Amino acid sequence: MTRRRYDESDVRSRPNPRGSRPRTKQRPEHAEAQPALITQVDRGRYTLLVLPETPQEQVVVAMKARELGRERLVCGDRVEVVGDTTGRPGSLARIVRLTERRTLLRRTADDTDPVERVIVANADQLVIVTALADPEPRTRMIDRCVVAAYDAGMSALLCLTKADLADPAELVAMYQPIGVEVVVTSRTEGAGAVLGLDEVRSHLVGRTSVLVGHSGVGKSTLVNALVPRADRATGVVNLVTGRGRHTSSSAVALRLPAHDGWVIDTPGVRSFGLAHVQVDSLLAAFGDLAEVATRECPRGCTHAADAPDCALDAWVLQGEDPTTTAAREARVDSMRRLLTARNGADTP
Ligand SMILES: Nc1nc2c(ncn2[C@@H]2O[C@H](COP(=O)(O)OP(=O)(O)OP(=O)(O)O)[C@@H](O)[C@H]2O)c(=O)[nH]1
Repeated sequence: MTRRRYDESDVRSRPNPRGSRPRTKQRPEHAEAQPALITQVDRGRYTLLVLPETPQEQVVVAMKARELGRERLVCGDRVEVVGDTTGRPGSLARIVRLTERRTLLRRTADDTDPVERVIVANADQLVIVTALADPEPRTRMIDRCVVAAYDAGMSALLCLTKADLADPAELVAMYQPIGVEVVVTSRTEGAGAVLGLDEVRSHLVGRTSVLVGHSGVGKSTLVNALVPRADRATGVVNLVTGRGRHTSSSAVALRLPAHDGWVIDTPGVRSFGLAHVQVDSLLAAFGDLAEVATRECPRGCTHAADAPDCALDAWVLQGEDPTTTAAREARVDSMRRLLTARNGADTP
């Protein structure tokens, strides 16, 4: 028996020892990519509305293309998508590009943990849903939501529910001076309808609104009334803890019935860690105060109540008449309250 000769073909060669494909820094162009809106994210699967607001609009499930790397995509993101965009059962498209975000609602896990989490992109306003009773309102929590909204470049709307159980006057007076608009809703015994809904709707027209609120405040009740097909599960408040059951799941964008805006329900978001918020971005939400502070405050001024030579104190005293002075004082006090909320923990 002759021995087979050992030759080159026996040597398994791998031209690129680090991988099976040559690497390139060039990204594919994807000229055929279609615009889409992310309406829900669930464990790496994205529900999209491809070509939104056009006759070809289509609900499609997609995954993120590798080339997007570790970039987190969230509800409200505008993206571009390729592949199977038929939306047929089992089809999977590929998100290849993220469009620049207009606003970005973020939070840190808590105030000492600097890891930022993006919650929702491109929303216009944060609707802070708070019950006037059952569970009791927590102003610290509201303040923190306002800070998160202002930092995101969004406006804030305070929606006070359960006005059939308690008077909203005190909270209304507290939030109006800081530019937070307030709407009040209630429900009468036996009647299924939510009173005050038309006013809530008038604030949502043509905008994308993110709804946040603690469990049991009536957020699902509100969402179901606004978007009748949404079918967000409503829980029952536990009489012992005052908390509701966590009946809803992940953040989802829901279109208002007349196609005149979106609401994004965020069941998992019940508080905001604010370690990422810079004093300046909070101050910027108070145009009049920011102007004074930029012009006259000493460098590195914290603008807090105990800050030496903070120009905001002098500005209050310079009010032309008692009414102006009182209004200025209320603005500065409120801004400082938010600064404190940014620094402190969320306490009941
Ligand atoms: N009295 C009164 N009860 C309300 C009102 N709105 C909602 N509720 C009740 O409050 C409870 C909680 O409402 P939900 O809509 O489930 O609250 P949620 O904020 O969505 O809570 P989760 O589902 O746990 O996130 C339910 O029993 C509702 O019927 C209101 O205006 N007045």
